[in-house]
Amino acid sequence: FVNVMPKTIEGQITMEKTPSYFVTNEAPKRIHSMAKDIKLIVVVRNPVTRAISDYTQTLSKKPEIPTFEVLAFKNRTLGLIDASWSAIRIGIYALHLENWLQYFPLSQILFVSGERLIVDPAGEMAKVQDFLGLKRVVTEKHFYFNKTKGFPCLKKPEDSSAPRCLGKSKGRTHPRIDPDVIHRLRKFYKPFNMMFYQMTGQDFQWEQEEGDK
Ligand SMILES: Nc1ncnc2c1ncn2[C@@H]1O[C@H](COP(=O)(O)OS(=O)(=O)O)[C@@H](OP(=O)(O)O)[C@H]1O
Repeated sequence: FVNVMPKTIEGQITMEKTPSYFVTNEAPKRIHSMAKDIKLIVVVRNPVTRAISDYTQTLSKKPEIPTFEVLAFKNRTLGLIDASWSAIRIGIYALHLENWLQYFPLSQILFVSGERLIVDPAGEMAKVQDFLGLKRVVTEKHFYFNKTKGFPCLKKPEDSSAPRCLGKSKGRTHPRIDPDVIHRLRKFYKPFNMMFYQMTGQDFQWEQEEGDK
């Protein structure tokens, strides 16, 4: 894998983005044997919203799949959540993190709040740059809030003069989910979220949120 990565010269760092590594059992061991001093960055958001976002993405590719409400439960009458459904399993962050902590100290992992990244992209980017030992080159002045998109966008990326937002597949409208199902899911995730806050020493405030977009 390292062989297919671009060569890094003095003063450069190589980055690689694969969200699924966080939930892949073999990943921590393999990555550790490749580069034990590697820095890891994980963007996490409220697992309930994450599950709905995940479902929305699948739905856009396969419109015939069952509703979220149907997929979320093993037994709806008993309120038994289907934790084996990937959209739900991925949000059990504490479980996945435990795997990584067998190989990497917490100091080598940065957790970025997906919610903060939207409301304060420059603030979260400052943390990322500090974590990577970089100067704070990306700041407030690089972002603007795009009202049509409903998200922050880049004013002027390096390679062009035009502003740039993320693509159409980012920031889709989520379908409306039965509030009882949301409530049940919030209850399901609460202990795992608490565990995750404790493990990371960060309170992501997912219990405080009113509605899940
Ligand atoms: N600036 C900006 N513009 C657009 N979207 C933004 C932005 N910042 C964060 N987000 C949130 O990113 C979510 C999509 O990211 P993903 O993790 O699904 O991306 S990836 O497919 O895994 O690469 C996407 O989730 P959805 O809203 O469910 O589509 C957004 O909420």
